Amino acid sequence: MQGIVVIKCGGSTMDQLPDTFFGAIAKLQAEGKQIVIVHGGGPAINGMLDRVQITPQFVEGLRVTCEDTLRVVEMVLCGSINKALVRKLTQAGAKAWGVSGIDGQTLIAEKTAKPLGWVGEVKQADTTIPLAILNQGYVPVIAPLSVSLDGADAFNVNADIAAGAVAAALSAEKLVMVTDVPGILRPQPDGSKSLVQETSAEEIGQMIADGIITGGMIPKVQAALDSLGQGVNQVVICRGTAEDLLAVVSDEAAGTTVRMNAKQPQ
Ligand SMILES: Nc1ncnc2c1ncn2[C@@H]1O[C@H](COP(=O)(O)OP(=O)(O)O)[C@@H](O)[C@H]1O
Ligand SMILES: CC(=O)N[C@@H](CCC(=O)OP(=O)(O)O)C(=O)O
Repeated sequence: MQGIVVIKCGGSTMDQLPDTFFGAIAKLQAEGKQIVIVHGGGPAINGMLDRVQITPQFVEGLRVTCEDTLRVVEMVLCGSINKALVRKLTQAGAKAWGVSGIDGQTLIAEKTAKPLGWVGEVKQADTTIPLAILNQGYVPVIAPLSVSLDGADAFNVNADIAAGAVAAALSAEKLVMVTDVPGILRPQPDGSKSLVQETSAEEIGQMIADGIITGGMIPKVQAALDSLGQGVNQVVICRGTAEDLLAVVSDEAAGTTVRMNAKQPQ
């Protein structure tokens, strides 16, 4: 089996993902690449919460999840978003199979001690279902819901964190975090923003402290560092285009590469 590439598709960009992006995944699959998708859907959840008159609330990029919110998260992520992605991939000529972290206890979690309600902290990612789906020639498309060890409770998990846990469990060659920005951006004195091509744990800590990395980018960089610490070879945050995806898979420059340690000057 070739190396596994886990692609995290952010909700921020889900509506904008072009057909060519899904075509690129179909091409990679046809070439024998083992692709696993973990998806988010934050904006779609917000849209449905708005319809049922619940105001979304986030703390450091994580959704405060009351019981009613959890039902909406489950419905939107495991239902409409997961199936929309499977259809897009199928249309593009890929073979895709949608599941969630609840199915087969792929993501086992415990309720967080933080005041976030029904948010889970992933304790274990089981590779049985993703590998079984890959072995059948399909792309697993995983919604980031998780389940308690006894199966009784479902928990909401940020999709970046779920993708990092799945990538680590699979010892993925790459984790590609596809989002609505070209990567980590740093404000410049002239008011513009420049792309950070490479960064390290230390620099990330500083950028969070300086308020350069905020909101939804915080769980992304945390998940990136956690997965690198657990054996994922490379993590890149990039845009949801065929060009960026194919560049990352071919080891060409695209987006922001996250490293544990800063590269020593040669
Ligand atoms: N330094 C930064 N560089 C780029 N984006 C950042 C940064 N800090 C915060 N962000 C925000 O993070 C967002 C991506 O996170 P999020 O909205 O959760 O996306 P996704 O749904 O793809 O996970 C960007 O759209 C941007 O608003
Ligand atoms: C606990 C938590 O924050 N869960 C996220 C799950 C979806 C997600 O992460 O979607 P994005 O990739 O679009 O951000 C949420 O409820 O929005």
